[in-house]
Amino acid sequence: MSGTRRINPRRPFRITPEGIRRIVLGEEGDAGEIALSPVAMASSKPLRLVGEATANLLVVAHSDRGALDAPAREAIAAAAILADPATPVLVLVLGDLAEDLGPFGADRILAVPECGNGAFLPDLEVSVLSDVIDRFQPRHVLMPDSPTGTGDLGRRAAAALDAEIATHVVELKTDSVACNRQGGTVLARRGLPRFILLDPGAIDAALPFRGAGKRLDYAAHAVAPGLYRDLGLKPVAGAALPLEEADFIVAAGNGVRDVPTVEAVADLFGAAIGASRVAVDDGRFPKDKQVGATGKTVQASVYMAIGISGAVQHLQGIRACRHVIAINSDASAPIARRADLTIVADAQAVMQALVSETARRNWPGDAADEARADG
Ligand SMILES: Cc1cc2nc3c(=O)[nH]c(=O)nc-3n(C[C@H](O)[C@H](O)[C@H](O)COP(=O)(O)OP(=O)(O)OC[C@H]3O[C@@H](n4cnc5c(N)ncnc54)[C@H](O)[C@@H]3O)c2cc1C
Repeated sequence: MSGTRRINPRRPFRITPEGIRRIVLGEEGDAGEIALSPVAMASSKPLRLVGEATANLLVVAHSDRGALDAPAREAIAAAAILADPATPVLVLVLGDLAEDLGPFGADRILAVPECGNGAFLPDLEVSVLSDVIDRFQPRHVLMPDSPTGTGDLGRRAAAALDAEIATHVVELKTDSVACNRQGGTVLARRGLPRFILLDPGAIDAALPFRGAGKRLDYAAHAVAPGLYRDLGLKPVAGAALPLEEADFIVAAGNGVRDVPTVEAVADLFGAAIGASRVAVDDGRFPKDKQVGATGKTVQASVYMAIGISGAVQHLQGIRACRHVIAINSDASAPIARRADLTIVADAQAVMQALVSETARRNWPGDAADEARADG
């Protein structure tokens, strides 16, 4: 082991009123878990003032494994920005909720575990949403315009309630929304409708304040089965998935020449394949694989960027991705700032190591599946 002395990231520190972490010089020791938690960071932000509530703004989002994704957080931030001090931001979470939404700007939270979790329950979800709207009479309902999920629910609910709706909203002001029309050549603006469905990236989710984050009790009443039957999830080959629907994407850029090995890595993870514009323009991948401003906008849980520099136009397409893993020979490539994990190495060597190591031994997921099958 090298004797190089490194800064101990757990040294005691304090949080400034601006939410900035300042190391306390001259002190040694363990700062403890709480000091590093984002919630603790956010708790140093001022509480958005909520006087006597006279109205509500409602945000609706599906949770995934107990957490909200980036577009859902953006919708909460959008509502918090629209709200005045007498208007709490009420968040209806369809699915389990295991995180504190106060730091994202939520004042009141209703969680409905019976909904969400990948199940297709349009009747129940429209019924729950209509009931919440009936009880709380929100001035506006904000939702992420996801290809499925809340995008579908928002359109159904607006139709059921005969309410005005704006979809694919890219710009929000206190008195208007704007959407791209005619292939993005025209920005169409109108007054705020009751339902506002926001495109990913339309809003900056970072707020200078936090919400009260108070959980309210809510029990969804049963709904008679409707016309729909959920036949469950059908596994499809990752490579055949449209990029917008993929939960795991392996994407290649100009730093990758060996396309068959990219396909083998994607196959390992059951992932869809994406590409940068340079890799597409070079003819290595078809145009429908391009991710970015002039390609697809994706929202995968895991986005593996291999030999991609992370140009701003590429990053625009992956804003909503949850975890980004970069493989790049240049540690200072912009993608490293967006990535949660960067492997600084030759792309070809890492891809080959992944393929051969997985072929050599059973993948932990395979072992778990076998154990379940054995009963
Ligand atoms: C109007 C406009 C729209 C655009 N739209 C898009 C878009 O939708 N999507 C998009 O992607 N781009 C788009 N671009 C292009 C964008 O600006 C970049 O040029 C492009 O994303 C770069 O692609 P790249 O990262 O694959 O290539 P490069 O910029 O060439 O980067 C290659 C990366 O690979 C790394 N590398 C090289 N060799 C290796 C190796 N052996 N192992 C590991 N790493 C290696 C390098 O360090 C570098 O970081 C657009 C540009 C404009 C002007």
